[in-house]
This record gives sequence, structure tokens and C-alpha cells, in this order.
Amino acid sequence: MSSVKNPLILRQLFHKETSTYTYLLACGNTKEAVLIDPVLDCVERDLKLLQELGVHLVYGMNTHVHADHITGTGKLKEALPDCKSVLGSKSGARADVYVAQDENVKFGNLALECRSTPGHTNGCTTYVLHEHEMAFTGDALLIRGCGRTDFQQGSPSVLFESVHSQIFSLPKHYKLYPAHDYKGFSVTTVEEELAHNTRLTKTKEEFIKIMDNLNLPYPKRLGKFCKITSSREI
Ligand SMILES: N[C@@H](CCC(=O)N[C@@H](CSS)C(=O)NCC(=O)O)C(=O)O
Ligand SMILES: [Fe+2]
Repeated sequence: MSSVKNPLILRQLFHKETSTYTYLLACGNTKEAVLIDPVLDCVERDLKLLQELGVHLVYGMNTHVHADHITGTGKLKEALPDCKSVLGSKSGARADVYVAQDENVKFGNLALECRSTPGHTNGCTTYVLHEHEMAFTGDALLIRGCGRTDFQQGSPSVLFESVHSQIFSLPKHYKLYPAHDYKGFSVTTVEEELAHNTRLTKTKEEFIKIMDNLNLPYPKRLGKFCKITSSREI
């Protein structure tokens, strides 16, 4: 059997105001593409990039319903009617396709495995691209940190179990890409986070104590957009 992988086109894009990463992934053979965590303010940028790379967007996917930005999937769908929105089945918001544990989202010859990683929100989903040994963790795992658990159905105990069972169980060399970064990082690995994550290397009891005492200010945009209703297109 050939060990040659299906080529991947990968772009990491950044939205400064909310420190959000959007990922463009495309199958190098078929040019079918997905966007993970597109931001409404950046849709024009993303549409231009899709055109420049000559790729065809099949899914606008979200790792979760973010408190701090409105997803771009609705606007992307207006511009590209073939594109479908994808969201974890427990997210409580509207989408074309709901995904649950172990389901796969296919684009061209590649597929993202869905792993349910609640704790930051109920619907948080980590997408794993095994063929290229990488995962997109949303806010479940941030580089050297993790998503907060003090609103949006957050639970430190649930988050601890999610990260240990679904993300730290991946092979150590897998690259991990988060949905946000506030410290200047862009990518990490399972091995790095197992050794250096400032919260998730602790015991579960210590982790819960840390998370219950973060005292973080609310995200800048939370006031405007925190009302998440089942009719919101995502
Ligand atoms: N003051 C910051 C707040 C950023 C923030 O709360 N980010 C969330 C992810 S967006 S729901 C989070 O979980 N942060 C965890 C952490 O440890 O910071 C801002 O608005 O920039
Ligand atoms: Fe979040």
C-alpha cells in the first residue's frame, strides 16, 4: 500500500479583534475545501482567498458557538449556495449538518473525524484530520491553556475529561490548532501540551480550582452577541 498522503492545502487566518483563528483546509486533488470557525467580519477576505487558491467550499464548520464573534457561515452560504454549515449536535444553534462523536466530514479525498469535547460549551467539537496528523480543537484546548468554563454551559470537570480522553489520547506528534490565541502562538502538539499546558497538566481537582478562580473579564463582544438562540444561523 502506498504511504503517499492525499495532499492538503492549509491556511491559518487570524481575526485581530477577537484573536480568532479560522482554518481553510482543501483537498489538493479535488480542490474541495472547508473553513473551520469563519468569522463574519472576515468573510470577504475568506471568499477572496478561496477564489485565489481555486478551491470550492463545501462546508463552513464551527467548533462551537462562540460567545465573542458571530460566525461567517450564514454569509458564506449566501455567496456560495452549495456550501453547508456544520455544527456539533449539542450546540443548540441552527446548522445544515449536525455532527456527533465519530462521524466524519468529508471534503474531497480527505475526512475530518468529529470528537465531542464539551466543557467550554456543550456542543464543542474537535475535528481530527488523521491523514495529516493534526486536530482543530476549538476552545477546548488553547496553546498552554484552555477555554474558560464560567459561562455558555461551561464545566471544568467536563472539560478536563474531554481534553484528556479525546485530545491528549491522540498520538503525541499530532499538531493541534486552537480557535484562539492571546499569547502569540499559532500551533502546538499533543506532546508539548502534555508537558507544558499550564492548566491541563494538573490533577482534576487542581484544574477545577484554577478554572473556578480565573476571574477573566468577559470577551469584548460578549455583551452584544451573548444571546444565542436556536434560530441563529450558524
Ligand atoms: N479579555 C479577553 C477575553 C477572551 C476570552 O474570554 N476568551 C475565551 C474564548 S472566546 S469564548 C476563553 O475561553 N479564554 C480562555 C482564557 O484563558 O483566556 C478578550 O476579549 O480578548
Ligand atoms: Fe469559545
